Amino acid sequence: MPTLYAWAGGAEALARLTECFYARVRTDALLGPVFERMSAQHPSHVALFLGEVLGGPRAYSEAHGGHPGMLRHHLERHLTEAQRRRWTDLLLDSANEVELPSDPEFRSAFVAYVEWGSRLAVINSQPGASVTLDGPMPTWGWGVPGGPYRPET
Ligand code: HEM
Repeated sequence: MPTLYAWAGGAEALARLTECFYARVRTDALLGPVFERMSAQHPSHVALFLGEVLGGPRAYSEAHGGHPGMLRHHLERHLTEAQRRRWTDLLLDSANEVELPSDPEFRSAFVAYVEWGSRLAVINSQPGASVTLDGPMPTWGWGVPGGPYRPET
């Protein structure tokens, strides 16, 4: 059974996804100001993080502080639901633009993670939020469909 990471196209596909995504973010009226001080490496770091969650190599854990490292970037950012919704919209638009697999099985698993992670980012970003930093890196799987799309033969 392939991982979601392998099915997506691996590191190269996720790097294309985040380059496309943050290009959109930079020029977006709602999100541009939120990300105006992000580093040049931000897109590649998020690609590594997504790759690890989707079952790829432990690259973010090994070099960028793992799940606690990611969580810390969101603390006290005061993110709003409107910003979160735009973030997920632009990410899914980018998934279409860079042609991540469009089968129902992959996309439903991908959207499930994006909804989960983005909602937690908003919760964790609220003033004084109590955030558990020592939790494990989440690993997402195929969920109820159980595996990638296979056309009937
Ligand atoms: C699944 C959801 C999300 C994931 C996996 C994620 C992942 C990450 C990662 C890995 C970083 C650190 C990047 C680095 O090392 O440079 C980061 C930073 C950040 N994220 Fe997220 N994020 C998510 C959702 C969101 C949402 C919904 C927002 C805003 C609407 C957001 C806003 C930010 C901001 C403002 C930073 C810091 C940018 C800076 O360095 O100036 N994140 N995120």
